[in-house]
Amino acid sequence: MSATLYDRLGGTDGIRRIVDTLVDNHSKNPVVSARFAGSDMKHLKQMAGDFFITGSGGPEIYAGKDMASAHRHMNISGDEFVAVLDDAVNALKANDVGQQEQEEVLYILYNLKGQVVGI
Ligand code: HEM
Repeated sequence: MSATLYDRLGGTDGIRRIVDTLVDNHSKNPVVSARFAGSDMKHLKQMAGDFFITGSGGPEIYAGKDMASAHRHMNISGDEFVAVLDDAVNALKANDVGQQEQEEVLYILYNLKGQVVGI
């Protein structure tokens, strides 16, 4: 059997590093930074890391909100969604993730669009 995406991203330590970079990128991205101005970024890193570890086949059990509940009433735009995907690609590249794994992560995130945008 081929290795899980979790394994290929470097397991828990690798994914925590990627997600920490991703959340830091949000704070520096003018399209979305204001959205996170009042957020506890340490908590967000923890939750987003758990979410990705769970979703990629790892052992952590994500206990946060489902994506629709987490983003409801924010009225997030398509441009903001693309900006978050940009932050994700940049975080993957900065952490030397391979092309194949970058594409798999992007595909997973893109498919959450309907649970995040315009709700
Ligand atoms: C596929 C894309 C996305 C994923 C996987 C995602 C994931 C998450 C997760 C796991 C949480 C934490 C939920 C909890 O604490 O229970 C969260 C919170 C949040 N997300 Fe997203 N998100 C995405 C896109 C976006 C976009 C496009 C925006 C707006 C620019 C956004 C803004 C926020 C904000 C403001 C919070 C709340 C932070 C806080 O607790 O203060 N997210 N997201």
